Amino acid sequence: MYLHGTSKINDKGHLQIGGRDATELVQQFGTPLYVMDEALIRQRCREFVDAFRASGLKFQVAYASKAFCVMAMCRIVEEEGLSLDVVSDGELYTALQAGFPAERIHFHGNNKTPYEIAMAIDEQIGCFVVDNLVELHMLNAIASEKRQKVNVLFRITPGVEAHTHEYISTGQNDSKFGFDLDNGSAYQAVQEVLQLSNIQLLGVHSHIGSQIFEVEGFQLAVDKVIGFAAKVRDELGFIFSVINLGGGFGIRYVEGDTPLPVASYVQAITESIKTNFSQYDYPTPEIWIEPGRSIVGDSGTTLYTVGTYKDIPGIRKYVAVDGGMTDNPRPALYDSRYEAILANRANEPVEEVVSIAGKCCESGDMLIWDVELPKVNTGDILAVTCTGAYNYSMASNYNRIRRPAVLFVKDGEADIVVKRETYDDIVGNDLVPSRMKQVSKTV
Ligand SMILES: Cc1ncc(COP(=O)(O)O)c(C=O)c1O
Ligand SMILES: N[C@@H](CCCC[NH3+])C(=O)O
Repeated sequence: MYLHGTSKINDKGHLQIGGRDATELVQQFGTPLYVMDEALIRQRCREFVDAFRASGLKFQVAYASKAFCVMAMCRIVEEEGLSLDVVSDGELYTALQAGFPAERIHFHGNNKTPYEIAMAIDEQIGCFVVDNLVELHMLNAIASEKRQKVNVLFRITPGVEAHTHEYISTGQNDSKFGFDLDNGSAYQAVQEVLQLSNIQLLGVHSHIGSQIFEVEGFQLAVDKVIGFAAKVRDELGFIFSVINLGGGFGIRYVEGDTPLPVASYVQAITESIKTNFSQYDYPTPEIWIEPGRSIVGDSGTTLYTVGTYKDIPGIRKYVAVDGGMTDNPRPALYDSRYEAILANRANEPVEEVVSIAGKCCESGDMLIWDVELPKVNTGDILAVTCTGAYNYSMASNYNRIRRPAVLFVKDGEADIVVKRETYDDIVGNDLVPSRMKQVSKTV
């Protein structure tokens, strides 16, 4: 079993994360429980920053907060000197509440509302990543009402297909995101923005997809971007000072996943930028990237308690846990694969192959198909690894299941950073119309 970061098996044969025995965490905090290895998150942040420093280029590493956005995470990102990419007023609000400096925030999204735009301008965020012409003109109008000039990047779709699941692949021409490069919309957008007095264009942004294991897609995107940059310089006389190459760097979820070290992705990108821009005699721009999954993904472990067990002889053994697609929708959405161990008997030999079912009323609520484990019993603690990205942030209350707590562990300390939801959280926004009988009942 591959263990990430500070995770290891301790003398009692229990999984330990951040110096804390997982079975003791469960006794104290209950299950399901998201446990985040803070040291590993910080290590990943530093790997990106160090790799860029080594390149000698000017850079910003903006953590894509959609992967996991809570106030404590924003604090870490701030402390590690990264910028932050937000994609909604909720993420922006979380960052601001955490004291994240507004000038290091970049606002993304293909349908920003006028309210979100106004809020972000009032807070003086660093940059908008503009997705389309409707947004561009709305942004200019709101900025001019407020007598502000705002920095923007244009999100372009470079026509590069990343080798990943089609739902998380975004760089191809047929995408809901961004200005198409090949059909001329990106060029038209630059022509238009140069006429707008309340917008300062910094450069362009390209994000080709997520969970990518190769560097070729990023290099191809750089090829496309430099071609575009040169055309804009030669025909419109405008120089891009920033190129943002998005996120998408893959991580190891299961055996057979072959991500590159962070430094290799960064080196491929920075080398490609240096070579391409010097070939065109173009001033080397500042490079921004937006990793999400690769910062937090492998630091997360979800702990569950095993409940029921169903053996269909000759077909399958189902082991059900007290969570499922509500805390981790990725297997249901993308056929994502995960690994698991028994946290309370982590050193015992494999005895059976079982499939891990969630507790939702949904046949598709399966967390893992066919995982090898010791003989599983009711009450065992199952640990699913690599759940730090797009798990808590995509969790739901389907079946009115309360969302789990999130715990940060580091050097033997364990701190709740998101409380487990209560029944009051579940019904807190419900209202019963006055024409119906009003009852107040405490369970
Ligand atoms: C624009 C943009 N930037 C960054 C990311 C982060 O991607 P990842 O978590 O794969 O690094 C995404 C999500 O795929 C995105 O859409
Ligand atoms: N939510 C996706 C990736 C994010 C896509 C955002 N552009 C996943 O879990 O893999």
